[in-house]
Amino acid sequence: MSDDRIRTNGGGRAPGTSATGEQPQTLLVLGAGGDLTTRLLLPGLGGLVDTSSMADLLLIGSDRGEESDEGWRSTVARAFADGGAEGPAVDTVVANTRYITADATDDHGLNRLLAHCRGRTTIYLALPPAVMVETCRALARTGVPHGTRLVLEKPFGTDADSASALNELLHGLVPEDHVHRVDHFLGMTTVLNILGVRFANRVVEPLLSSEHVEAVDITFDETLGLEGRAGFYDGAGALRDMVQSHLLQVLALVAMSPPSTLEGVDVRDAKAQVLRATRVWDDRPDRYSRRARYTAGTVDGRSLPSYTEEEGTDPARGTETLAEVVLAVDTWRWAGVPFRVRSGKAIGEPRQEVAFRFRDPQHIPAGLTGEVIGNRLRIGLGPRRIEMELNVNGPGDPFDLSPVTLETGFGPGDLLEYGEVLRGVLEDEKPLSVRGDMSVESWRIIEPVLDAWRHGRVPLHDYRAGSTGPANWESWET
Ligand SMILES: O=C1O[C@H](COP(=O)(O)O)[C@@H](O)[C@H](O)[C@H]1O
Repeated sequence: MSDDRIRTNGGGRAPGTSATGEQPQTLLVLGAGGDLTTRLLLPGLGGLVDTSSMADLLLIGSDRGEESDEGWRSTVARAFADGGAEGPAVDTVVANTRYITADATDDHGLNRLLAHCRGRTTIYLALPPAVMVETCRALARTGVPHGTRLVLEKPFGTDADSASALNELLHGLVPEDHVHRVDHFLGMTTVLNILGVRFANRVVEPLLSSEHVEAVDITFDETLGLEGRAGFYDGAGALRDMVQSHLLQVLALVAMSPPSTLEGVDVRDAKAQVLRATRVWDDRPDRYSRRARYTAGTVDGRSLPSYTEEEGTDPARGTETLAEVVLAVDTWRWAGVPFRVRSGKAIGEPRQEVAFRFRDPQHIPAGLTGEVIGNRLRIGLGPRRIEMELNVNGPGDPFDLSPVTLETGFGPGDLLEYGEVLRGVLEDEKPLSVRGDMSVESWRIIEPVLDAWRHGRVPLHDYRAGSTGPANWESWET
């Protein structure tokens, strides 16, 4: 098995061996003082160090702000504990970690940082977009140790052109194979489960095509509102924040042709083919996209102010907190099937799933009575569950149909999402990150929508926080 094959749960390494054979390695986190590092990255890393006995990992945190080694060590220890990690490997990594105050956009600061790295070096850029580009430029000037892996958080560029320019900059630094564009959805067991459900079930995969499927709904709604993230979110909105990145990656997994292996090259080629074939339905973003923004309301018993009253938002920007777009995937398998992609914040009773809506049966024998529902296969993206909605002869009259749902849940993965992502990075599992061409394609897909919205061709509606969206939105007619 080569290095970059997706490993499913339970594929942990034998205790005592390191992630990359016996080679020591350094993980240098730039942006160590940020929320992403403390809230997501470190708890995920702790679990990975624990399950993989990765005691030889040298973790270096760096940011512009002053911090002592001691202070950083307790931050790391706390975050590892939050992620449920404990044991000798965890203790060793905590004891050896250090913090270096440096400005990574500055050559001197970078050289100082790189001088502390040993073995195979992975530089994780947990930085805001503008700083990230400046840091890549600085890295291009200073150069990086041979074999360095670069890890970049989203957003990767702000449009297709800037994503291409960033790719070019990175390719001047390290080969594409050594670049990991992080999409934490690709570390979610629920998302990876799409592979198992699709490709290990004879009763599923042959049915997933335009012959049997009428529509595919990819939905990731959240009860969460802005929650203090105006600085990032107000300049992004739901379409860029969720659809351009995560949900198009999910769409690619859902629609790709079966790859012959789970090697990075096979999975990524199959996904890239889908993205290249994807466009807004009927090429009409004004007709097949919608946007809305929440007003004050109650979600899960919490009162949320209206989005525009959240601190740091600029109402004039017209940032949407709910985005929907209907996409076409022009391949033999999916031509004519609408993919309705949606993500919203502050939504009551949110759905997080991929739902395949099947066509009606060609013929129902006369004599079977009752309502026939369209079959649906739902694969949960948040809650870990799979549901199949079927028609059966119900109780009572044996010829009367009733709908039933076959449902099963499954437990969490061994690692938190960021643990899985970091494992992908440290073990070079390519399918768990986004290839450069895919990120450009994803921007290309949504640019017509952004353009239509920018020019006011699609109205910005309101919905009450805690509702399911604007009251006047009806089902898509495609
Ligand atoms: O990347 C993001 O994802 C989260 C949703 O993912 P989750 O794993 O935290 O459930 C979303 O809330 C956030 O706005 C977005 O930037």
